[in-house]
Amino acid sequence: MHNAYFHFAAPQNEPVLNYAPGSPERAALKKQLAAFKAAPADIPMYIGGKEVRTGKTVDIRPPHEIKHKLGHFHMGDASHVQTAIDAALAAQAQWAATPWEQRAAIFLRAAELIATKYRYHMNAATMLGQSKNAYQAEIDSACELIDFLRFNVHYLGEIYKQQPYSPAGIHNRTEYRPLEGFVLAVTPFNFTAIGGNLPTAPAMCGNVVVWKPANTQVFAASMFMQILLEAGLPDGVINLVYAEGPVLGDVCFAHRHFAGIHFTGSTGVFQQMWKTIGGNIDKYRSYPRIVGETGGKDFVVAHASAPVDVVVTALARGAFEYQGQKCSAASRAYLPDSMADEVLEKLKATLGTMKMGTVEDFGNFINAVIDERSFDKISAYIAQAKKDPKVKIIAGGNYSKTDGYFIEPTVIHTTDPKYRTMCEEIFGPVLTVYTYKADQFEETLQLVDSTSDYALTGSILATDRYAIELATRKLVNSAGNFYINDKPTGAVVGQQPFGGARASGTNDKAGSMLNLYRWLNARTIKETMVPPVDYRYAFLRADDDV
Ligand SMILES: NC(=O)c1ccc[n+]([C@@H]2O[C@H](COP(=O)([O-])OP(=O)(O)OC[C@H]3O[C@@H](n4cnc5c(N)ncnc54)[C@H](O)[C@@H]3O)[C@@H](O)[C@H]2O)c1
Ligand SMILES: N[C@@H](CCC=O)C(=O)O
Repeated sequence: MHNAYFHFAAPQNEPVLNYAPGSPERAALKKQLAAFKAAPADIPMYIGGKEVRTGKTVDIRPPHEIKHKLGHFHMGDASHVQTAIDAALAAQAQWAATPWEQRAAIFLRAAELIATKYRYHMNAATMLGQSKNAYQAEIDSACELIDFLRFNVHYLGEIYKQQPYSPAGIHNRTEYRPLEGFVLAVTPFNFTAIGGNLPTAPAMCGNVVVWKPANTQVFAASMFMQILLEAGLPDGVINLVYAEGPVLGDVCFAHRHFAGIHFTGSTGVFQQMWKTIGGNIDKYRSYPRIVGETGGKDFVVAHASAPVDVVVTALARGAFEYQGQKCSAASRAYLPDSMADEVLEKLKATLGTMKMGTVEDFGNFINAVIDERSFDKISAYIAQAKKDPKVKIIAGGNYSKTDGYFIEPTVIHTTDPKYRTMCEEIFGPVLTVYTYKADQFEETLQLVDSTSDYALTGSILATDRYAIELATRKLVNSAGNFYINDKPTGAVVGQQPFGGARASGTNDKAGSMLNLYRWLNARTIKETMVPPVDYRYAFLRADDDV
């Protein structure tokens, strides 16, 4: 029963706690880290609201301390994916019919639970499972996830309010239905907040969801699933399964009721999914919505007018926070010859102060990369660079996987602007720098635009307003998130809607109205108050009819 219009006011961003020495949040987080390490977790799938254990377990180990076992999760197979789809479809009608304000309350309650009761659980799980330091976990698994939930509730309310014009005698209205079928959410390892947003954004819109996180993010993902259930999410609305990607794809993409994919991950995986969906197009009841945010090769262009310390800091933070494992991370930089030597010298000195190690030692800025596969891939780029005459490693370059997957923040200098580490996504702590002639700024912008297939994020650092204007114009299609005098990372929900174009994705801007529209299927309703009773137009009528 709806006897009122319900309004969800625009929220404020969740304040970021700083975990300074002596702060209560630091003590609480350390306590939670110790608790997780002391009690290995047995993590089930959640299908139709039930915990499902298969006995086929996969160990979870902190990437920075691989000898320690945090617990294990139960791996599923094709039958569990099928059961998850069945559970979702069984929940569909009742969930779609649930009044919006009742659905919204569940997600607002989940946000509140994370902000209060479970903040340190979420952060500690992310720190240990994904090797993030306390600050990087706080901005991800607490603040960004809370913001996604609260802002999406507000945005969806704003969408529902949008109604067409009705002239006299007619009432026009638009109803924002969920999609017919289930939505598949496939999420990456690097952001707990993305893991949470991808299933909840469609679910909030009244859709039912099958959610598969990356194996290396299951520890925090399962914690969020428990919070959703505690917040009152009905059984079957979101079903959390762990399965090999191709197994998942085989079942979901061949299903008649597959209604859409909400994906974040690498470009290659997304393109393969799109091809499979295209090949199966005649199987589906409706055209599936395909939303994917993927890889990046994000740039920083410094103009000769930029202050050196601004450039050094933007590169140090932009390239190396969370070991460069952000799709937005600065991974290619263009420095004018007027300042390149000074910037590189100061950058090397800055990186020398960054301590690397476990997440429990809060003095460490750098932790480990996510897993052995990633370690091997990143270190192979560095090993190759050491041999290549076109490039020189000017900082870092060492790595070890004895205790954890540690790679030093590494800076490569190249004389070839199309060297492979200027073009390919490495997804690790590796920055490649090219020096350009300061009087060739405009030509360099052309180079930036044409060097990589990606177009996710990028920065221009300058004080000269003409340079800023030129870069903004010339790089109009080079990045979906463009930063002036800032690093290219750290988008905040509600402030900088996030996503890129070209090979970087469909640019549906997570955490914004643009994204929510993709999970809605509008129905237009026209109601005529006094219907006509004669088919003839006035000019067809005989004079004696008038
Ligand atoms: N643009 C963005 O907003 C954004 C944000 C975060 C990460 N990323 C990108 O994500 C990548 C890093 O994350 P990752 O290593 O977890 O990515 P990934 O592509 O390896 O995995 C992403 C998800 O896809 C699943 N998957 C892998 N192969 C599959 C298959 N064949 N079928 C179905 N599912 C499959 C994985 O298990 C995981 O859940 C980087 O390329 C990064 O740029 C992009
Ligand atoms: N939204 C995050 C990046 C997400 C990708 O990994 C940022 O803006 O840094």
